[in-house]
Parts: sequence; structure tokens; C-alpha cells
Amino acid sequence: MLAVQRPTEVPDPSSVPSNAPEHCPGTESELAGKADACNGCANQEICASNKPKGPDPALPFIRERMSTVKRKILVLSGKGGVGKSTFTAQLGWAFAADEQLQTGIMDVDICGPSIPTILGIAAEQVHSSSSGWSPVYVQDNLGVMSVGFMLPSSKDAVMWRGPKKNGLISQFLKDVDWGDLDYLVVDTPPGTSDEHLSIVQFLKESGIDGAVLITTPQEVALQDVRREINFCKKVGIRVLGLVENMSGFVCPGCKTESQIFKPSTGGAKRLAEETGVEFLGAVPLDPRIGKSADYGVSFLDEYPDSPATAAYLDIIDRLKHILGDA
Ligand SMILES: Nc1ncnc2c1ncn2[C@@H]1O[C@H](COP(=O)(O)OP(=O)(O)OP(=O)(O)O)[C@@H](O)[C@H]1O
Repeated sequence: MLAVQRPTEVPDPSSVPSNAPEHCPGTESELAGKADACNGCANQEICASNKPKGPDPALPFIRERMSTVKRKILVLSGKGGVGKSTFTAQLGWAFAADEQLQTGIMDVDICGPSIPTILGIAAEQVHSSSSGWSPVYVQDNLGVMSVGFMLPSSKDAVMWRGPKKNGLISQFLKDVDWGDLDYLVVDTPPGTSDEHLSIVQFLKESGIDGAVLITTPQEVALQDVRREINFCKKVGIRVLGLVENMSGFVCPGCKTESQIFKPSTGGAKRLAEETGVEFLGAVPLDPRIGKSADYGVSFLDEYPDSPATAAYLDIIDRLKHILGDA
């Protein structure tokens, strides 16, 4: 009779993928891919491959690189297309509006890296030197590293499996010469996938200050954001707050606000109250946000008097307070 292989130790939560079966031993365990619980799991083949177990050799280099970064913030969303990259870009621009602050944006949305386009640097290339890869600079104090810079064309999608994504994220964290940064904002893919687990695993020692969660008011998006909140709890990331995006339409002519995506269940504010998460604020739907992103210009600078700019700045202010930076 075959011996039943059950993990005897509690796995590190950051090594348990979100789609893992019950009793998953964790990707770092000696039993990864080989325990009974692994049978039928989508990740079994990767886990059972002979990749060396134990601490990743990149960790000391990442720790060294990250030692000059004061704050590391993740931007997460349950669903795609809710405005996560747009928010990341506005956050970067708003931080960089203070000339004293150095900000970096790391775009690990491997399937849809839109940050270079939104920031108007899609045609740029990454250069490497003896001290590592240089970020592409939007302005002196706002640097960007994105998988988008590695693609032959912005239309090319990357279809990489877990280990390759893991390798790229490790390289972004250890080989990019960010220099001294006040803020490193990480734009992640929607949902909770390999990229999220990699980030958590690689930054565990250096510390993540927290995550900002983006959603739209619809119930389908809110349901998915609940999963993100649970993920953050599971892997021990502080949720800095929840942002509701595209939360009402302000007519540029008459300034009347109408609810395009009417929340049927109380929206993000109610969800925040229910889950004990801070509600950071709501950004209205404004077609000029999409236009600014297409032209790669800062919406905050282009439309300083718009309700959406006021909302973004309010949210960012609140975020700074929560971080203890204001
Ligand atoms: N408040 C807003 N008003 C109007 N348009 C918006 C707003 N926020 C974002 N958008 C537009 O919505 C679209 C999706 O935004 P974005 O790419 O930031 O979403 P995302 O969540 O990062 O998507 P993905 O997960 O697919 O990368 C873009 O065209 C963007 O310009």
C-alpha cells in the first residue's frame, strides 16, 4: 500500500497559491507537487519539477537593492479593466509632483503592461550598465520599469508560465538600479496569480508597506475584491485601503453627477465597512482620463480643476496619512 504523503509542517502562506487545493504543502516544501493533495492541481507539474527548494538565491541581492527604497506599495484589483494601472500612474505623478521625492513604478502586469503607454514612454528602451538596468524616466524623479519595455511591440502579449514570470520579477527587484526611492509603486495583474505570490515571496524580507485595492462599484468587481482582501490577510500584507473607480459620471458641461454603474449592493464603501478596510475614496468616471492615458500625459496636470483630479488627490493625501508620510 502506498504511504499517504501529508505535509507535517504548516506551509508558509505566501508559498500557497490562491488556487491551491486543501492541504497544499506550499511551493517551497520538499513535498511540493508530490503530496496527495497535489493530485489534480494545476500547478503540480511545476511544483514537482526539480527546481531547487529552500531560500531563493536572489533574496540577498533583492534585500540589498530594496534597502534604499523607503516605501513599497502594491496596487491590486480583483478584476481587469477597473482602472488599476491608471490609478498607479496618477499615484506616481502625484508623488513626483513633490520634487523632493523620488518615485519608481514597477509594472509587473505581464499580460497587459499598459504603464509605459499611460506615462507616455512606450517608445523608450531599457539600458543596462555595470550597476544594473536603468529605469526609464518620465521626469527626473519618476522612474519606470515595465515588462512592456521588453516586448517588440505594444500589441505583443506575453504568455509566460509561472517560473519565467517569477524569474522576471526577481530580476526587476534585484537588477534595476532604482537608486534612493521614497516610493516604489508596483502595478500588478488583476486577481491573485503567480506574479503576486512572487512579489510577496521576494519582498517578504524587505517588507511591503501595504496594498491599495481598486474596484468599480458593480457587485461582480466587489466580489473579486473580497478575494484580494482575503489574499492580503493570508499572506500578511496590510491593506492600506480601497478605492472605488468609475463611480459616477460628472458631466463636464453642467457638472451634474449621474450613476452609470449604479452599485446594487452599497458599493466599495459598504464593502470597506463590512471588511474593516479603510475606504480611501471614489474617483468619478471621466472620459478625459482615458484620453490623457492614450496621449501619455498626466491627467492631474491637464485637468487640475476637475472633480476626478480632486478625488485622486484626496485619496493620495489619505494614503500618505495612513502611511504616516503627511
Ligand atoms: N475614472 C475613470 N474614468 C474614465 N475612464 C477610466 C477611469 N479609470 C480608468 N479608465 C479607463 O479604463 C480603462 C481601463 O483602465 P486601466 O488600464 O487602468 O485598468 P486596469 O485595471 O489596469 O486593467 P488591466 O487589469 O487590464 O491592466 C482605460 O481605458 C482607462 O483609461
